[in-house]
Amino acid sequence: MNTQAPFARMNGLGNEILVIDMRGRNDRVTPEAAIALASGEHTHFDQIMAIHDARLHGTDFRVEILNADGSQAEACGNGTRCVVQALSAETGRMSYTFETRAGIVNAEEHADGTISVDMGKPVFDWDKIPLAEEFHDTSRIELQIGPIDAPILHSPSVASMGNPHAIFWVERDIHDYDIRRFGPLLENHPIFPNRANITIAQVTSPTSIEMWTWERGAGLTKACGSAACATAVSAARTGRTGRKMTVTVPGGPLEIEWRENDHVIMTGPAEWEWSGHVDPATGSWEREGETA
Ligand SMILES: N[C@H](CCC[C@H](N)C(=O)O)C(=O)O
Repeated sequence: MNTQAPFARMNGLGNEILVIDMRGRNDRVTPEAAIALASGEHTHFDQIMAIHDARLHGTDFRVEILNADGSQAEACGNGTRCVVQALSAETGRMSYTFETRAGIVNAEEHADGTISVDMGKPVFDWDKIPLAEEFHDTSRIELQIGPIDAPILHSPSVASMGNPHAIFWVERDIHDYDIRRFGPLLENHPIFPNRANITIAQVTSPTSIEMWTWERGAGLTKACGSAACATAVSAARTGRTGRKMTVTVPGGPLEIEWRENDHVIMTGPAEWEWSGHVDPATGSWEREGETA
């Protein structure tokens, strides 16, 4: 079998994504290949979105998501937007249904080039996020960073969009906080048995939030779509905002709507950078027109 699979280097508001076409194959992208690609001088990425043939009736494709550390993720909003753009460029079709570890995900590209992803319903039950201890109110749990009597970050909201998120609310500029120091400590905190994506968020109006995220398995990224959704629903459920808002991440704005049917719709752009071929077993790659 030809070991090389086509891939495209894309991004969703700066969230660096490799979309790898694994259709027609029965192998998969290995964690080792993901780590090799992520640490490549040119191929650095935050996530891999591997497109596989559909397994479930009513879906177009199955998508496997790997973080830069080789770990599997259940959801990736920005990566899903990149997959839709890559497929619409190939087929001309604008809407798709994917099977992911988080469940069935519907997504569509609009005439203006933006792409909406139905990220499904948020989950707030402590044991489904999951958390290691029972919390009845996951909109504010007892967790803090810094001195007991003067915590720097404390009382996060926690939620799952298929993947676990903790959101720390701040009153000052989010960049006043050293997320590179706190992020890994909180990502790996024992309260999160599956680790967690860590967001620092400032509500700037009833319809706007500014945030940035230390991602599980990828570190500090320019955008985290599922975190933007988890932050939006946590802001709405605690009365900080309405249910429709603009969430601005370092890479730009995402439009989030938590609909009455409990589904969270996220809309934003995806950009194509360049493409080539990669061995999904080893991570060796060749950029179109170049040899790695
Ligand atoms: N690091 C995340 C997966 C990617 C999420 C993010 N890039 C997005 O756009 O949703 C996790 O391990 O749960």
